Parts: sequence; structure tokens; C-alpha cells
Amino acid sequence: MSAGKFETLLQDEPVFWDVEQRPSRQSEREAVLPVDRARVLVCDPIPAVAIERMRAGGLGVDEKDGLSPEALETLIGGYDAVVVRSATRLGARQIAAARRLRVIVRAGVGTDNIDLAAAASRDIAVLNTPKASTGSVAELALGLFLALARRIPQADAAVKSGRWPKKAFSDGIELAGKTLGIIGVGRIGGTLGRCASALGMAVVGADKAAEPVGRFEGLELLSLEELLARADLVSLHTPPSEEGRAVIGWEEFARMKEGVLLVNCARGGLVDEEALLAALESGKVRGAALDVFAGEPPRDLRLARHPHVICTPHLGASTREAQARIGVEIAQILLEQL
Ligand SMILES: O=C(O)[C@H](O)COP(=O)(O)O
Repeated sequence: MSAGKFETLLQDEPVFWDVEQRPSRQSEREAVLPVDRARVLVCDPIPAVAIERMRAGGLGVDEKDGLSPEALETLIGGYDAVVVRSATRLGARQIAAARRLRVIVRAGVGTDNIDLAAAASRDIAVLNTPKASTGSVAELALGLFLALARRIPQADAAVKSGRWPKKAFSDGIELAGKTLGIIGVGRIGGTLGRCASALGMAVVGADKAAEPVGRFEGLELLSLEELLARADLVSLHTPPSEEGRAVIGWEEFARMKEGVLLVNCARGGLVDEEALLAALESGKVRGAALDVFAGEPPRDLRLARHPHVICTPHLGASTREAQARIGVEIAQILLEQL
């Protein structure tokens, strides 16, 4: 075979294609599968098992990670279903261009990256997997509190840089005996609360619902103002407000105790980032751990680089277990819906 030529394995007789002319694996499959099968566009990484199950069920699946909004708008018209995680935004323009779209699957919990009104106006179903990542997000929040309490990432970085600053890190705190305030006592907030309770913490919660789904024995429900005044640690587990208003801003920081620890594994817009920076500078907030940012990835790195801030790149649902559950669920949803 000469350079720049390939032999296709789909033919009995060897056929040679110029590199430019050779069909992709995808179009090779299209040539042998029925043309009227439903087509699914997967925009963010999902487990291979989900893709395999969908294909085995007869769906045509294209994986296109990292599409620009313009590229998505151009492509989306050819699909019956779209799968997204949090990175891909499905706005009004993309939905308007989605001529044959019937289903949007959010492989995860938050649907704030999808224009729900635009989807509803076109009768496009929007489905998510609200339970699959509960434990993973709750465990990350707990891990971040433990890391903040003893400044584990900072101590690790110091030792790795050849230093041994035992004294500088000798003012850690124990979680047992402290009060954790959970804003949004849903599945995740409730799971975190039960774990915290098992560690000997008192747990208070604030929720819009009188009987929140994550309520558990021992949880004391308070108003947000009361919670902020009582909590030594504050964790956010609420969806973003429709107006995009921060739940924790200047006023809320002012109501908090001195030296509070803050964890946000929910959505970046829930915390006013300028107000948090000021609260870290003044010492009102002793440490903050952020898995989410107002813009992801954040362009302004002042918060991420603050010595009392620990960051992770939106990893709440990124465990093998959560993603495996999500994968099975989305394949099931699409095979039922299409
Ligand atoms: O809403 C969610 O499910 C979480 O924020 C996780 O988002 P991801 O699927 O983009 O990791």
C-alpha cells in the first residue's frame, strides 16, 4: 500500500482510498445501517457503556465533545436527541436550529445550561439523572471540608516543595462538635448532613420547602439568616435562582460567624465571587473550597489562587460509580424515548 492510502476492512475485496476521500468509521457504519434510525448527538464525555448500549439498541450515535455554540447550531438539525453534561450550553439558538430534536438528556442533575422554555415551546422533552450522583457530590463536599479544616492541599504542596512547615499548619480544627449549615436540603444536602452527623457535627439546614426531600432525623431546619448566624461550616446544595442572583453575597457574608468554612459544589453563581474574595481577605471566611465557578473554567484566577482557597474543576459527579450509573440511565432513557 502506498503512503497516504488505506485499506478498508469492510470490503471483501481490498479497496484503496485517498486519505481525503476515505470515509470516517462513522460514515462506514451509516452505509450499512438503516437510514431512518434515530440519531443521537453526545456533546460531553459520557461512559463508553452508554454509547455501546445505545448503538446496540439501534441508535446512531455521534460523539462530538467541545463543539463551539456555532458548530452545535449547525449540526444539531440532524439529530433526534442530544446528550449534554454541564459544559455544553443548549441555548435558544441551538434549540431553534434543532428541527427534528425530540429529547434532550442532561447526563447529570443541573439543567441550568439548557433553555428549558425554548425546549418546552418546541415540545422537546428534557430529562436528567437526578439521583445517580448524589453520593459522589456529598462525598466531595465532605472531603473538601476535611481538607479545609486541616489545610491538607496546602500542607501537601509545602512538603512537596521541600519545606517542613509543621508550625504554620498547626492550627487545624476538628469537625466533630462544629455546626454544619446546609443550604438546600435535597438529596445531596441530606446525604452530606447524615455523614456530618455521623462525624459528630450538629447539622442545621435552610430550604425553600417546608418538608425538604433530604430531611433526616437530627436536622434542625432554620431560616437562611438563622443558619448563617449559627453555622461554623456552610455548604451549598441548591440550584441557581432563575434570576441568577447569588444566594451568598455581601449581606450573607456579613451575617456569618468569624472564621467560617465555605464549600460550594453546586453552582458558581450561587456565591458572589467578589464578596467571597473580600471575606477571605478580612478573615471572616477562614477557608473556601470551590468545585464550581461563575464562569468555567474561571478566567479571573484571584479566587482560585488565594492561599485559603481549594479548587477542583467541577468534579462533583466525576466518579466511576456515578458516571456508570448515569451511563446506564441515559441509554435506558434514550432507548425508551426514541
Ligand atoms: O449538575 C450536575 O450533574 C453536576 O454539576 C455535574 O456536572 P457534570 O456532569 O458536567 O460533571
